[in-house]
Amino acid sequence: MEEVRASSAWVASHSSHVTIDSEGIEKVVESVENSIPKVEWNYEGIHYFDNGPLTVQYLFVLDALNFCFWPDKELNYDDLASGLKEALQNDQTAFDADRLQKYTGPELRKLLKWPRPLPLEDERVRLMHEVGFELERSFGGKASNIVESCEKSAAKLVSTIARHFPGFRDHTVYKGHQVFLYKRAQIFAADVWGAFKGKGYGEFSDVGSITIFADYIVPAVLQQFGVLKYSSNLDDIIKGNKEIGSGTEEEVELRACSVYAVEKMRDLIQKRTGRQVLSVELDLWLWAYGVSNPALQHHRTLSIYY
Ligand SMILES: Nc1nc2c(c(CN[C@H]3C=C[C@H](O)[C@@H]3O)cn2[C@@H]2O[C@H](COP(=O)(O)O)[C@@H](O)[C@H]2O)c(=O)[nH]1
Repeated sequence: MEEVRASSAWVASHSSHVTIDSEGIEKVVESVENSIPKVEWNYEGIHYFDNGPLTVQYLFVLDALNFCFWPDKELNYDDLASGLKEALQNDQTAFDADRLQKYTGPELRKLLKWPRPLPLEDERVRLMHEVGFELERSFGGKASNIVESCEKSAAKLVSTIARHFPGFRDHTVYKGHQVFLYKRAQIFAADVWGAFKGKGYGEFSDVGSITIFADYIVPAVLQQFGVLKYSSNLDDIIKGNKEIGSGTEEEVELRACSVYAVEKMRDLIQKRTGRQVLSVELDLWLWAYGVSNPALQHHRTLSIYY
């Protein structure tokens, strides 16, 4: 997404709490350029897949709820993905547009077999309602119709989703400059591409236009790799497990500098090896590495965007 790249670059050239270390980028690129670690989409074997439109519906509901697991120590992305998969296997109408508009918090908890309130539970059900309402109003109730309306363009899919679904409209203003990150809209496009292995609903002519997904895991991995440098104040906040406000300079710099740093890594790999590597491939490697390390200290922001 051009606006994500351009606005992340702007943040990176005006940031102070987070900076990008070009030597760190060189070191990481040197260590992987001959063999970018290939992580399979769904390497955990936790996603619903039936090669049809219901899989797209599943992925859209998944990515509508794919945010902010950290407040509950036991909860992580896998619980959401596998919980929604089981719910759909038990009842194929579970994610019909009219059903999505009616879920309550306790019903979502039951669907996921979660024994206590989910973090930001009221927001999660509000976002389910929003998805059901807009799918019904504009897309015949089917997320597969959004994908089909985008003529195999991932960028068009992301902008269509951001236009129709406020919950996916992940943008902010940083030092008077609008910054687009669109994490859940972009990861939905990448999940469709990954699940369908670039075919059928997953066939996109511009999958290279998708950037990494600015969540809370990848920034922490990039810092561990020496690609991102934190101010001592920010370092203390993260090490002290203190919360960082949504939309603060620190939060935006953590996310946008991550996007920009990986684009720089991509350019350097291309320059040194001539290989076109996708941001989505680098993202999956970085993310999988991060979640495999439970001791990883990441920033903690209460957000519905990631
Ligand atoms: N950048 C990036 N962020 C990602 C993912 C994924 C899952 N990708 C699926 C696609 C293929 C794979 O097989 C995975 O199954 C989740 N997240 C984010 O991480 C956080 C969850 O962390 P924790 O609380 O520890 O579970 C939360 O913000 C969530 O939104 C990704 O791929 N890239």
